[in-house]
Amino acid sequence: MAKKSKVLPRVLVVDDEPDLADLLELTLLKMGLAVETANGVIAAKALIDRQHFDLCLSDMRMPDGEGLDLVRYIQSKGLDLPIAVITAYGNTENAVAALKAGAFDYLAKPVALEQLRALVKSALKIEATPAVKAARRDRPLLGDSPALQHALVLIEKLARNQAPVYVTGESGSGKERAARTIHSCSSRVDQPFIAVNCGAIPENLMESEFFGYRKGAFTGAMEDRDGFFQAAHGGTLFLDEVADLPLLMQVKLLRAIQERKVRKVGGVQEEDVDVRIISATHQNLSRCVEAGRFRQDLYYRLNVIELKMPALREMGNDVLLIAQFLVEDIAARHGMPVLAFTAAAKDALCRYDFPGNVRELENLLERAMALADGQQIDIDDLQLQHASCDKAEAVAANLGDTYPLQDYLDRVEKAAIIAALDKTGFNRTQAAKLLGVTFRSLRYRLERLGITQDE
Ligand SMILES: Nc1ncnc2c1ncn2[C@@H]1O[C@H](COP(=O)(O)OP(=O)(O)OP(=O)(O)O)[C@@H](O)[C@H]1O
Repeated sequence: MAKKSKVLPRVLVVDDEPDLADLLELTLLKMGLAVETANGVIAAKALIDRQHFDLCLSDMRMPDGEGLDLVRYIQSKGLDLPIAVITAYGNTENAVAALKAGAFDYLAKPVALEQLRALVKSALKIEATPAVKAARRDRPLLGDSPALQHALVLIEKLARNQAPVYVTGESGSGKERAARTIHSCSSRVDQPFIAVNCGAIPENLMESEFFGYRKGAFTGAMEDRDGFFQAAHGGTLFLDEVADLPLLMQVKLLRAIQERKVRKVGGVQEEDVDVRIISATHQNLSRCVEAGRFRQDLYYRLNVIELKMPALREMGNDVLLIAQFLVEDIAARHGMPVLAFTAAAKDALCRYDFPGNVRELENLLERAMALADGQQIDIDDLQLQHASCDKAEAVAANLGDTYPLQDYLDRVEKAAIIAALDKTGFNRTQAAKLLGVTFRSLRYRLERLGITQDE
């Protein structure tokens, strides 16, 4: 097998769905990569036998076999070829099986292009330049709507004090961006901003991740290590998805915040830490307190001042302003021309309800820029129809935690009803038909869930 190519990195895309294969190919080509496609496992194996590739992206289920076969084939041949698989939405079992078999990573459908790029960059070790990274990190919060301006006024005030801030808002509505803005406008700007996704840390590692550990504290602790608190000393610690912290960790966190001291795992001495805490969650934290899943004393500590980030659908024409900014940003990043929107595309953007907020808008525009073949982005390029067909998936992806079950089910029900009302122009008779429930039942549900025409 040939050595790694010194020319363009070569990617093999294996997919029997022409639309997805085209989208992947276009995206990769625009990243400056060489792309070959195969429409199934047999064709892919034949190509791998003949040519050198630097990365393989394979769909999981194809008529002539499974992506998993390909993962095993590559492993059995001992090839230096990272492979990532694309799984159906929610099919984590498949993803885990692929990872266990030696896959490098996986993507869930619908494929988010930003995630795809990140995966490809990391597989091929293509790094964004520090300047590009900094520019992305320091992006401003855009919007002229009263809802966003209200949030910006509060952010400015919060930047002048040290109070703990609790940021609420739907997924993708800019909670982390708001926390970064508070930090970068504050006196702590020259100190670190450390963002922690509390839901992503395994429970048994939490204490050492937050507070650090001493050499020898446990097997594998080869040297002293700082935790998030020490890393954020002098700066800001952003606790994202704080509702996901287990109760035991909540006690320890409360103590660290109150005492402004932490002790490393396996250590004796306490260390002073000076951090500003900003926390966020898209869950209803006071409900978590009621349900006994979140400590009330910690809730009061964190929720000194609440900053609510508006959903994109509450921001009126800001969607167009942000879309324009994003199109320019995407064009600059990929060396593409800036495309304008047709009137129909603008209209559709203003009418769409964006359950995934600005993050969804970003993904949608990445896709639209890859698909548009003229000088303009048209309504078809936005694939909003497709987006709303996949609404259940998109909504499910943004519904947050599955417990408490009743809250989760209410959110699912609400999202399905709003989608049906949207489709039928708030005609409740037609919406009830679409949902397969009686008119009376729909009316009852509208009342129970507090759905009004404004929504
Ligand atoms: N008003 C805005 N103007 C420009 N970009 C925005 C705005 N709001 C959000 N974004 C962008 O949308 C993306 C998602 O934002 P962010 O990660 O801050 O959301 P989040 O609410 O923290 O999401 P999650 O709940 O999933 O953690 C980021 O790239 C952010 O820069």
